[in-house]
Amino acid sequence: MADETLPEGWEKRLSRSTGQHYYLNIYTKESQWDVPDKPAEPAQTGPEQVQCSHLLVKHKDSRRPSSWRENNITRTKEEALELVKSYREQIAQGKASFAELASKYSDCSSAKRGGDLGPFGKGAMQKPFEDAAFNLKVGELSDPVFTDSGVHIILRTV
Ligand SMILES: O=C(CCc1ccccc1)N[C@H](Cc1nc2ccccc2[nH]1)C(=O)O
Repeated sequence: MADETLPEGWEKRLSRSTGQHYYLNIYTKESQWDVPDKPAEPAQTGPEQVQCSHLLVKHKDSRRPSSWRENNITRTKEEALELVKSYREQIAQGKASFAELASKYSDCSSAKRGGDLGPFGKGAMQKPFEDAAFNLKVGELSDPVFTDSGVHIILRTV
């Protein structure tokens, strides 16, 4: 067979186990047996940093069951989830702003800034929080997120 010129982003490789040729996407490192007929898709890389606000409701099993709002937090995780869902509903229905409810009800010191955490990169926040935050589009409100701190809703702002 004439040596085919491959579309941009692909390399032809030889499988040592089968002796067959395969094709490697040099961006995503994915491979395929079929000869590619279109340029390789570059890997989808997300943002380096995001900026989010959050509303945290702690519970008795939180890492630190205390906050500026309440010295000794005794609500259960289930009660915290119900509260977070009710706040999320009010925000989604436009009955209250995120910043208004976060400043009133969030058990995090960021409540003083309407829940704003400032910009952060990967590795800065607890993993469940990071995963949720980096999967939000700008302006999107998360579903309830559970971390060792408690139950959060997250608004990506930048
Ligand atoms: O860790 C902090 C401070 C977070 C903060 C970052 C940047 C600006 C302002 C506040 N507060 C914890 C509660 C808490 N746990 C969190 C976990 C993930 C993101 C924000 C969080 N907030 C607590 O008070 O127990």
